[in-house]
Amino acid sequence: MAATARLVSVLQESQKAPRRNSSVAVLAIGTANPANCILQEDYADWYFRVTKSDHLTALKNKMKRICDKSGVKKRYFHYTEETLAGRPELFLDPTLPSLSARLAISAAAIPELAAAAAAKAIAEWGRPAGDITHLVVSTNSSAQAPGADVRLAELLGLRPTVQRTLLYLHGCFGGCSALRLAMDIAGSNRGARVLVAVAEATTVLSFRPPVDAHPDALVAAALFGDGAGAVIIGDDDSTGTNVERPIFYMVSASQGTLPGTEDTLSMRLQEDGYDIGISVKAPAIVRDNIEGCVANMLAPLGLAGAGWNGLFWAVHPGGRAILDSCQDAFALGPGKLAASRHVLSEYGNMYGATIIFVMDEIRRRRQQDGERKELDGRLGVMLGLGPGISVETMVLRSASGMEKK
Ligand SMILES: CCCCCCCCCCCCCCCCCC(=O)SCCNC(=O)CCNC(=O)[C@H](O)C(C)(C)COP(=O)(O)OP(=O)(O)OC[C@H]1O[C@@H](n2cnc3c(N)ncnc32)[C@H](O)[C@@H]1OP(=O)(O)O
Repeated sequence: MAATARLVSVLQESQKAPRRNSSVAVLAIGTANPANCILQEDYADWYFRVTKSDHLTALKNKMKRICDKSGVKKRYFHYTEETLAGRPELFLDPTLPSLSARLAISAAAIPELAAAAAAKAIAEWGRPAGDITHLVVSTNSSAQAPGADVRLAELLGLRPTVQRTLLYLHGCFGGCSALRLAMDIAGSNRGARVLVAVAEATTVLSFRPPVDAHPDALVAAALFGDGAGAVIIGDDDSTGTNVERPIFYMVSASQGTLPGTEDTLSMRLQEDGYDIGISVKAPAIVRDNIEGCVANMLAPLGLAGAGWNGLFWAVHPGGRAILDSCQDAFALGPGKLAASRHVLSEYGNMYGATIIFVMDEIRRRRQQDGERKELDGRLGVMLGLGPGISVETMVLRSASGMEKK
């Protein structure tokens, strides 16, 4: 069957013969960032000046080369020079213990950042916060109980019986994991309204001076930023109101792992914050393996080989080279990853929160441009990558009429 015909049939299937979760939909999206914004063109100078490392000229030049190639224009950070002042353990001297101080800062920051994004999602949703039945929070920036979920529920005025789940340390695919979990909750609890909040201020746990011995930490310092994304998810069939407007239906989700890649991407919480590992081989490993992995994951839906270019793509922008690898591996046409590249450019990699920004950007582009081709995007693949190397996919179907909103 020709690729386009095959895709038409998959799309029709997903509309007329709903699978278990096919009426579960994203009903609202909100995002937020801290106020401190640094332009990427200024970052190497800023970073080396603030960490009193200007004498490391070779390393600074390398940082400039990485920033130039990063595809990032600007990023937002919880830290400012003012908040760092007088705290040498946070940015000057990695031999000083700093974990408790870092965790105390992020414990206060994460619920506030999550609440800023969630408040926007709730406002767009149009129903009272008290109608939220389940809360799924994901972060890489905290390690305590009671956690950010409890404080977030308080800040938003959620009902005291809201059912909370907190995901820690899922790396860059934490947003996809949270969305997968929320899809399952909404699909198995009629009338459930699940608020997903993914908040990341991971730079709080990772900021430290540059050292020759750890060039991949330069890559992390050049790519990552802070932000939060929130999504409300519910079963479209069970809505008793007409205020809810589905944006994307969540058709199916799956998770896989690229074998033999345990050491390719890593994060380990230690006395001075996160120890980060980003192998220089990561982009090539993704290029060589991702298509086969995703094809296997989507085969039960009949999507594999249906023509990757007929789908819309929401790929986690782990780094510019990771996006290039995905573009090559799926032989995607120019522009297919435009939303991911835009988010990388405007915000950097915000870990798990990033995928929600990408989803929001795709929605924004559709509202502006409409569907240029019938199939350029009724069905799409959300793709998250992170330590493991773990691969999360979710098949999305854009709600008809969403573009006219
Ligand atoms: C206000 C407070 C501010 C706080 C900021 C603090 C920020 C800290 C944030 C930490 C966050 C924690 C991250 C945790 C990571 C978790 C794991 C992930 O999922 S990660 C997600 C997955 N993300 C990824 O895997 C990143 C994917 N990589 C990329 O996107 C690109 O490779 C690139 C943009 C980094 C460079 O562009 P590309 O076209 O490749 O350009 P070139 O070939 O020309 O190379 C330029 C230079 O870069 C070098 N170099 C490159 N890679 C590495 C490396 N790994 N290792 C070492 N070096 C590396 C390369 O050798 C060359 O050096 P030189 O010869 O000039 O001396």
